[in-house]
Amino acid sequence: MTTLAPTNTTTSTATRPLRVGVLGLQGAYTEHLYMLQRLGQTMPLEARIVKTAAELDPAQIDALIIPGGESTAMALVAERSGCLDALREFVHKQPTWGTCAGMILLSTTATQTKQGGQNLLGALDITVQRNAFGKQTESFIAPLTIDGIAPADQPFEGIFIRAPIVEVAGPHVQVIGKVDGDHGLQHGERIVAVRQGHLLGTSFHPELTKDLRVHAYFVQMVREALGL
Ligand SMILES: NC(=O)CC[C@H](N)C(=O)O
Repeated sequence: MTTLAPTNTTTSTATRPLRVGVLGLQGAYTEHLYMLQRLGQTMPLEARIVKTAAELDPAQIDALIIPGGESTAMALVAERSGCLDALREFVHKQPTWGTCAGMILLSTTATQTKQGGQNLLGALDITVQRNAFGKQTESFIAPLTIDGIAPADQPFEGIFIRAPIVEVAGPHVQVIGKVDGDHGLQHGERIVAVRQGHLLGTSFHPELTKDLRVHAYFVQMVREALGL
């Protein structure tokens, strides 16, 4: 009797789990890890914290989440630990989601920066205004409708903490979510969720809710980017 060799090896993308990294230099990274681990209970998905240039390698991880925190501090730690270039290279090619400070880092232009500016990764073609709603005390929660994620009758609980807004979205950027109403310094509709091909940006913090919908959407983006 002839035994046929399996056509799939354990290293092929068809059989191995998706590997999503969470940038663990500063900010709310463990919360993202827990969300991905919860998703991993229902699908082949492996989540890990990444901190070094060597770990920011498409041979190690398929995609990356850059968490919220403080974008100036995060960029500084990235620079000092020698992973800023690897980070820049990674996000230009591989699926990446930035939440709050992470979205600022992904952007091409930021306003209300410290004197002398701050390091940005320049991948997501948006102009963000940092701390647009005001101080920490202006933090708020608002229901959001997000295209492809949260319909109007099942809104997403948007948690905004010293959050940025997207002032200008480039021609290839899809605006997928806006917040409306009076919140701190802002009145009316403001852009708070965007997608540009392999990149996703949100001003708010889905990792601080129990709702896995944005994480599931991102994982689906990764699957599509890998052709799975
Ligand atoms: N919650 C957050 O990530 C806040 C972002 C922070 N205000 C910044 O400018 O980087």
